[in-house]
Amino acid sequence: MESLLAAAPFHVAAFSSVSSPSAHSPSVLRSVSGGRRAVRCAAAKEAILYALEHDEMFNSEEVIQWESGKTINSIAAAQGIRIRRRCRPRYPSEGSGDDKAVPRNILEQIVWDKEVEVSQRKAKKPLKSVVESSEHAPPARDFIGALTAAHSRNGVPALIAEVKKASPSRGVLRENFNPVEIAQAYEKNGAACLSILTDEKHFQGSFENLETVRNSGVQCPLLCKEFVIDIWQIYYARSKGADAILLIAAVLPDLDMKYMLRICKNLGMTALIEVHDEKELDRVLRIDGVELIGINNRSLETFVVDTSNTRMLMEKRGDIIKERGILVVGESGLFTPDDVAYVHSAGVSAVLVGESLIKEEDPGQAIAGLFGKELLS
Ligand SMILES: O=P(O)(O)OC[C@@H](O)[C@@H](O)c1c[nH]c2ccccc12
Repeated sequence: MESLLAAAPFHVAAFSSVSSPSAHSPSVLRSVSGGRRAVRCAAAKEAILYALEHDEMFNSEEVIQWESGKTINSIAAAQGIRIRRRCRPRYPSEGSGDDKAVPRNILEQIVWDKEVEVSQRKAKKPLKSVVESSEHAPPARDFIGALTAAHSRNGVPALIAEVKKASPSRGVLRENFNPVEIAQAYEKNGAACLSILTDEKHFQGSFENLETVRNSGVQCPLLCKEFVIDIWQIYYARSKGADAILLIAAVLPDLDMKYMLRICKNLGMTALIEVHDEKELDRVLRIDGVELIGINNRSLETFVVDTSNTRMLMEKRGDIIKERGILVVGESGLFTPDDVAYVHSAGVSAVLVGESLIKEEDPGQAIAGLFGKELLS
């Protein structure tokens, strides 16, 4: 075992590239990178052997799972996470998985589809090669800096304008969809940052859209709007030019969140951590190094949209958020200047808007309509 671990330069390099391990790092990560500590259980050994053979790197919850013998779903459920992983068999001892399971809601369906998609993408482009590609990408731009500057320049929340063709709740939002034209129109009309949907199956987005917008000369920092379940996706987003990435608290257990946050920092990227309810917000507020939180007014489980969600959560936790210097983004369901003023008065510094802009004939001009005034770039 020791010699196998010692013969794994990629894993050692990949782990050490996530800066030095902190007290939070799972012990197997330390075992792998240090090659000294004994791996505690047979399943962990088997998983490591498998990973070495298949040139893979671990996600932190997986490591805990192997060490403790608990499933990722029971770890997540103990943290109040309702979304289950399908947990397809990855390693020989994991059995056959439950192929008859039915997703409980749309977010769970998306996550299950994402597990399949990511494993197929990884098979084509292993983590090692995506990490290398990310090292060749131009440096990440300052997402939070762009939001703060736009907020103080305009006196209204900074705009993250979303390049979104379709959604599971609304269907196709725009037939005539040219991501570069839309991105340029948003930028010209004062958007501080852009959000590019990359999920293909449910949002008709793509990583190609992200890449072409990045290469089109658009200067605004770009958020990769993805359902992240695996660190592979973060490196891939960076390799395609993303400056920030969405991490959804309803999907990611605490340890994954912490580990992914560190990977983002290491890559110079901003993590927008999305919450929908008080329990998720409290979990996220217990994590060190969180700088940007999005409060989604739409439940990704039921699609119900309620802008008072932002106000309610800010009333409850606004003080600690302010104290910590965390910036808040009000997300979803914003259609009028009154909606924007409502979430602004609740304490948000930025808003994330898709539908109300993208459905308009001229999405650029729609920005002045949404804010009740032209925004300065
Ligand atoms: O189109 P709207 O209602 O303006 O919403 C934009 C954005 O907030 C929404 O697309 C969104 C928020 N969080 C997400 C997570 C995944 C996919 C999409 C989303």
